[in-house]
Amino acid sequence: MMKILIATKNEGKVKEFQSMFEDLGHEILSLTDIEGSPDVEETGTTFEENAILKAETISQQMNIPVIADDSGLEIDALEGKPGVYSARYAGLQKSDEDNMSKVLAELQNVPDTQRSARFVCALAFAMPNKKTIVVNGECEGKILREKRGSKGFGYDPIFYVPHLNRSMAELAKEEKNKISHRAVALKKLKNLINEEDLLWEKP
Ligand SMILES: O=c1[nH]c(=O)c2ncn([C@@H]3O[C@H](COP(=O)(O)OP(=O)(O)OP(=O)(O)O)[C@@H](O)[C@H]3O)c2[nH]1
Ligand SMILES: [Mg+2]
Repeated sequence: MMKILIATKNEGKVKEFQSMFEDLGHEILSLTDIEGSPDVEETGTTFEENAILKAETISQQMNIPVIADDSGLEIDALEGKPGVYSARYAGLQKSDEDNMSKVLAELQNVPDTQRSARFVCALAFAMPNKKTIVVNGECEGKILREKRGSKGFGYDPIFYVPHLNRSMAELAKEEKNKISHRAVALKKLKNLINEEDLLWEKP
C-alpha cells in the first residue's frame, strides 16, 4: 500500500486529512505513527512560514514527500489573535478548553456585530530536492458567546458558520470537510500536484 505523510501530531487534523483523502485509497500517516519523530519548533511569524518549516524539516529528515498544516483562528476584535499562537494561546500546556475560555473571556464585552473571525490554514508540500509548494485556505465566521456542539477539535465549538446557522462543532465531518479552511487549502493543493508526487513506499 502507498502512503502519504502529514507532518502533524494533532489527532483532529489527522482525522480530517484521512477523511479528505479517503477517495484516493491510500494510507495517511502522521508523526504519531513514526517513532522518535521530532517536535519541530514553530518559530515563524506566519502560518506559511511554520507550515514550510514543519514540512521541510520532516521531508529532509526522512527523505520522503511530506505535507504540513499550520492553522489557527484570527479574531478581528483581537487584532488577529490568537493567530499563529492558536494552539498555545492559554499557555504551552495546550488545552482546547483553556484556549476557548480565554477567547470567550476576552470577547465578553464585544457586541455581536463585532465578533467576526476566520479560520486560516497554510499547507506546505515539501519534496526531497524539489521546490516546496504552499497554499492557503480561509473560512469566515463569528465567535459565539458559549460553546455549541461536540464534533471537530480546537475552537470549533465557539466558531459559528453563518451560512449553515451552526457552530463548526455541530457540523457532520463531511460538512466541515467541504467548507473548512483546511478543505479549501487542500483542494488547491490537489489541483496543483500530481497524486503520485505524494506517495512513497517503505523501502
Ligand atoms: O476549532 C478549530 N478547528 C480547526 O479546524 C482548526 N485548525 C486549527 N485550529 C486551531 O489552531 C491550532 C493549530 O496550531 P498548529 O497548526 O500549530 O497545530 P498543532 O500544534 O495543534 O499541531 P501540529 O500540526 O503543529 O503538530 C490548533 O491546535 C487549534 O487550536 C483549529 N481549531
Ligand atoms: Mg503546532
